[in-house]
Amino acid sequence: MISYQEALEIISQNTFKQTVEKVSLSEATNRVLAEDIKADRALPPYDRVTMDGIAISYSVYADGQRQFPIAEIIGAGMPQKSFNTPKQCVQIMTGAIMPNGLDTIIRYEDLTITDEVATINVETVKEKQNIHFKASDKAAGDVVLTKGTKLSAAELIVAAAVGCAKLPVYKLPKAAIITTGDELVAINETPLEHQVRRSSNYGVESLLNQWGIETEQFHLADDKALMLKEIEQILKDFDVLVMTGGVSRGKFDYLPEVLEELGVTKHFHKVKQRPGKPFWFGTSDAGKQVFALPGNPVSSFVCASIYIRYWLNTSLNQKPNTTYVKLQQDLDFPPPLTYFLECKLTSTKQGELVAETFKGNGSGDFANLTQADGFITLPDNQSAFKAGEVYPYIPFR
Ligand SMILES: Nc1nc2c(c(=O)[nH]1)N[C@H]1C(S)=C(S)[C@@H](COP(=O)(O)OP(=O)(O)OC[C@H]3O[C@@H](n4cnc5c(N)ncnc54)[C@H](O)[C@@H]3O)O[C@H]1N2
Ligand code: MOO
Ligand SMILES: [Mg+2]
Repeated sequence: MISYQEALEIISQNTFKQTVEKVSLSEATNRVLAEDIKADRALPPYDRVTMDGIAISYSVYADGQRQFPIAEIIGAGMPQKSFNTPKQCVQIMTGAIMPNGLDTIIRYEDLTITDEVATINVETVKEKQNIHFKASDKAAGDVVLTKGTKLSAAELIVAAAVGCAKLPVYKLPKAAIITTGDELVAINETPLEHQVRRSSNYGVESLLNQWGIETEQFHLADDKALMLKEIEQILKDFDVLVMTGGVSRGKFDYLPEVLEELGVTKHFHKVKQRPGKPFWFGTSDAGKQVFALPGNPVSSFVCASIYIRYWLNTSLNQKPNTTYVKLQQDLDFPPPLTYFLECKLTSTKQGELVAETFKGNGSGDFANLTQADGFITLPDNQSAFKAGEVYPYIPFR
């Protein structure tokens, strides 16, 4: 059986191939940019007025003139004007292009206007104040967004400003989510006493959808011949398969043998962890990854939260920034397994993140997930954990 770290290492060596597609700006949030984006023009593209008020010539103000006859009113969106009457001013609005011949903006709050003459009431005017100068942020041709960046709201503002209506991003795989188990019925059915509704697959679907992966759901009975036939087709139609259940030691846990008979090479089966120990991971001969997650609902949820996200991130060269949190209470966990324990974070006024843990009733207790926001990762080489000790945290919210 391999360790959690070994499982991550193997997953990072079996990523999906990067291919590029173009998506519109409104579909680009959280996608990873596949090419550098350059500024088509300077940012800002002209000397941009930053306050509503008047534009003057500073040297005239420095010589002592405080009253400036108003020559004109200039708004944003008007072409640049030129003035060679430095003893006059123009009224000018935020966002307008700075006129030639004038160099300083005084805001309305610092002047009074009577009979088309502006009187400056302050002695604090600085030369070239209230102007956002052309190219002071970026020059034309500068790289404004770097290949490999995960696009957030901030990057989309930049992309829009430089005219990228469509952005080159890495394609995301299409996932089939496959549930297995004769006891499982659809959510709209009323289960008989010996049945339960399929549920954990909706958690897995939600996680994948949050990461931008499109999903389709399938359900298979515990019937080996049927599994062979159906999974063979699903392997052709999808880029990645995520299965729940059927990977442990039970007499109806057919998935490991079905997958191997279909030519899916096993990278590992079983990880030294709780929950999620029977996790099976492999790659088909066409290079598609198969995540066969243990059926217990918290187990499949933990494995998807950790491993599928890690696979997605490493496939797209995204280095996750690990969050470290403080354990709120003492804990004992003697088995030599990495323990992913449900917890909820609170931030203290001292700037610390503290994890309150919720043990629940094991990996079948999915109701326990609702009070948590992630998992604290307690290492396999330790059995006593003390309040105040710091461990990695993996969010699922
Ligand atoms: N002899 C052993 N038995 C078990 C071991 C073991 O090491 N030796 N491991 C246990 C652990 S740990 C887990 S986790 C489970 C994993 O079992 P499977 O992957 O084979 O999953 P199933 O047997 O099909 O189902 C387990 C459990 O989960 C429920 N389930 C499955 N899918 C769903 C779903 N989509 N929605 C809701 N609930 C689901 C299923 O009804 C079962 O109750 O094996 C232990 N056994
Ligand atoms: O991993 Mo099983 O996931 O402990 O119930
Ligand atoms: Mg089983």
